[in-house]
Amino acid sequence: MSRHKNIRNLDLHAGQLRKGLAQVRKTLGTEIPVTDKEIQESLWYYYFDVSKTINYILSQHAPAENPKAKPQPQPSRKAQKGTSGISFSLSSYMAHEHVCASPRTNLPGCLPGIGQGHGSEKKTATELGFFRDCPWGNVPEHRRGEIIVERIHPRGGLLGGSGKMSKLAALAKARKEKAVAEKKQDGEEKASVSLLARLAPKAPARAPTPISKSSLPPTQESKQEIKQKTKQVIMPEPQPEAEPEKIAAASSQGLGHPEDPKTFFPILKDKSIYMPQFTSLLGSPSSFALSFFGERISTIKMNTTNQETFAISGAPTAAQAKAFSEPSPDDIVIAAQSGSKGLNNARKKTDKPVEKIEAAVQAMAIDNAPVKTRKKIDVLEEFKNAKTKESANFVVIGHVDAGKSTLMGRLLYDCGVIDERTIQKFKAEAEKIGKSSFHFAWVLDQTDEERSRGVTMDIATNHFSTASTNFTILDAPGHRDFVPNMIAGASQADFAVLVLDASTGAFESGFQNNGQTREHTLLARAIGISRIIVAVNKLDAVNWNHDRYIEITQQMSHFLSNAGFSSDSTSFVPCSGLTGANIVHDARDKMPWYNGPTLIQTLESSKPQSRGISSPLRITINDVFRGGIQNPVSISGRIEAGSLQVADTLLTLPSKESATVKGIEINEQSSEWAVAGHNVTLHLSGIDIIHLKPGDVMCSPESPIVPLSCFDLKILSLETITPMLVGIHRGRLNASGRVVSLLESIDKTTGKTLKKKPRHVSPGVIARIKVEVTLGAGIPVEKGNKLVLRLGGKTVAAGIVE
Ligand SMILES: Nc1nc2c(ncn2[C@@H]2O[C@H](COP(=O)(O)OP(=O)(O)OP(=O)(O)O)[C@@H](O)[C@H]2O)c(=O)[nH]1
Repeated sequence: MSRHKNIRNLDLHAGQLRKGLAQVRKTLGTEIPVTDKEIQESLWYYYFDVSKTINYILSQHAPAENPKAKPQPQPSRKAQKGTSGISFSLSSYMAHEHVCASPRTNLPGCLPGIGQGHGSEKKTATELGFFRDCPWGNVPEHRRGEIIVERIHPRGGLLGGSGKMSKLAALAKARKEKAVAEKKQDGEEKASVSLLARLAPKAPARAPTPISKSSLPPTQESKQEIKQKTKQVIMPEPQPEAEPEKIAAASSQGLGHPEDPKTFFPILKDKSIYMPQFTSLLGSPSSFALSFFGERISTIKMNTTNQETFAISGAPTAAQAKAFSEPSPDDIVIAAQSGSKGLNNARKKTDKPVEKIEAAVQAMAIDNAPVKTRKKIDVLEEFKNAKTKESANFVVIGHVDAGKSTLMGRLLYDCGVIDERTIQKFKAEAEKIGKSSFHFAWVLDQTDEERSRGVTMDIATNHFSTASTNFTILDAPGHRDFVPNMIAGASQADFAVLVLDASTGAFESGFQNNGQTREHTLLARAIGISRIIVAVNKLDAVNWNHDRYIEITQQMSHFLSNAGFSSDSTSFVPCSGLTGANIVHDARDKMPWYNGPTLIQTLESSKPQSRGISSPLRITINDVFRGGIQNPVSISGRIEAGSLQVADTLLTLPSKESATVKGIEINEQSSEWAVAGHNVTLHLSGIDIIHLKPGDVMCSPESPIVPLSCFDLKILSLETITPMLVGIHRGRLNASGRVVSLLESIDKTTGKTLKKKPRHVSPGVIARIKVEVTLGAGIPVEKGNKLVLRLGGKTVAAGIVE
């Protein structure tokens, strides 16, 4: 296609050429000895510009005025190829015109050098006569530019030379490269040293002397105060000058050596490391650095020779600590737990920047407050004599959406714990997101996710008091995905409040086989709860129908007695959480058929279980957090057995680390001692937060728990049990395990062996099985502890360690 186009063009050019030739001949006459071929070439070169062609021919054939205009030697055939574009077209054209193509080396502007060895000669365009016939070519010499033809290929190779670098040249090149590399490295080192030098204090090099607050000028004093109040980072403790083991350990971990600036920065990882020599350049980190690096720089220790030693600690927060990492449906729950509100309302997760900074500042706090001396209190005597109110914990259980949170929110509101303004605020906010009926539930459901989803996800704790008792509410989630959290709550409770939704169809759906009314009740019983209050809720939704109430109570009484709850320990209360009927105030106007106690009266009459106050101390950790600047390590949990007082030493399991009790809080009030049954917050010292996680146990070092990796369990099966993998749950403790063998099935009533080594255990059967912990060195459980076994998001059995 394109070839045809060219031919057509050549036809057109042939005509132009003939016409141009005639014009040139006519103008020049016969005096000028120029051939037709020369004229045609010139015409082609000037693209049929007749006047330029004539000028050129005249200049060529006139007597030589300009030496540069002399005909140039003919280039070789090779050289022609250098001007390929023009030469090829012209040759083609000549061929087409039956004209013998010959090189046109004498044409102006032809750059003979180009074709000869690729730029080995640098000639200016003027020298080459390139602009000779151009009007703008009459530029004075001094103002003319230079066109330098660059070499395309290096000298040598095909066009001459071997192409190899000489030894001398190679040596020079190597030297040059080395010098450049050294210069670059030098620059980098200087940059890192100058960075450290900028961080270094401008203080004199001599050893610091203790500064008394009064001796400081006012500005310095205030700075000192601010430092003390906000950071508490300087520990005037002497430190050993060199810590070779730590350095060696760090080097062996591939964290780089402190003396090597290039490997120093990778050290800033989640490890604790000391840099005694290198850190002579370093000073105390600025407030900005502290805020910026957050909890990485948790302590800064200064020794007497003014060599600061950084202990960089990247302890994972309690929220990061996961007790159970196996992928299973329960992982959702564990993730929720790790970011949960937990039992400590003070520790709320937030994404707000200000609170993040506050949390970072708290994380920088160090444990430098002295531990009080032990007062040697006779705790049991104190407890006996104390005229304190009874304390009772109850867990609120039931099927999803039965109205548990709403009922408890209303209870707190009617008791005066929550004021009218807060409820109105919740109401307005709930209306905004289309959940107006959830405003009472919001008293307990405090996380954004719970509120937007309208589902409780983790145990929410709240306190209220009556004339005789301090109550702790443990509001459990009803959704089946959060059953492990319900177990965690139930394991701390003295009794349970089972909430039933009386609305048509709702009670039935919770009560059917896979409903949580059934599962929660059985679990509560299996983990030792013997007292249960059944709140028949949402009666307003069935128009306070007495028959519906009777129907529900009959079905439930039967089920509860089968599950092992005695009739003395079971109470039924008709109510409505949303309207507040029969919770704190009676509702005789709505339910004239009921003349029994209100919910709060029923709660008051529920006596807490007897507690093993004189047994060895056992606390299951429910939550681990930083309790403030003075209390960088705090835990919350319930004392299951024994007692403790401030300055006691406790052993943590399974980490086997010991800690000292710096402070005790019961219901957010500080106390010198606590006993079994109390929900406590303990502020600890002498332990790193990484050694504590929810589900761990704290016990007295004199009678510690021996962690078990294999144990016998007497279970009530809820699903068919065979040798299989299971999740082991106890409070917040989650571990992966395996049913190794089925030892025997047992008769419920007589307790006698029904069958030895059964192949499987059917639902509802009591059996003795052997369980093994598959991950880790064992779990802190002992004889009498109640455990729950789960598989695939379902509770398969609950039982007691034998
Ligand atoms: N009519 C009526 N509705 C109620 C009553 N109590 C609660 N509700 C409604 O039931 C829905 C669920 O209430 P929640 O209190 O969140 O139920 P819950 O059992 O705590 O839910 P989960 O903890 O997520 O299982 C909400 O829309 C409440 O307004 C009641 O007494 N009467």
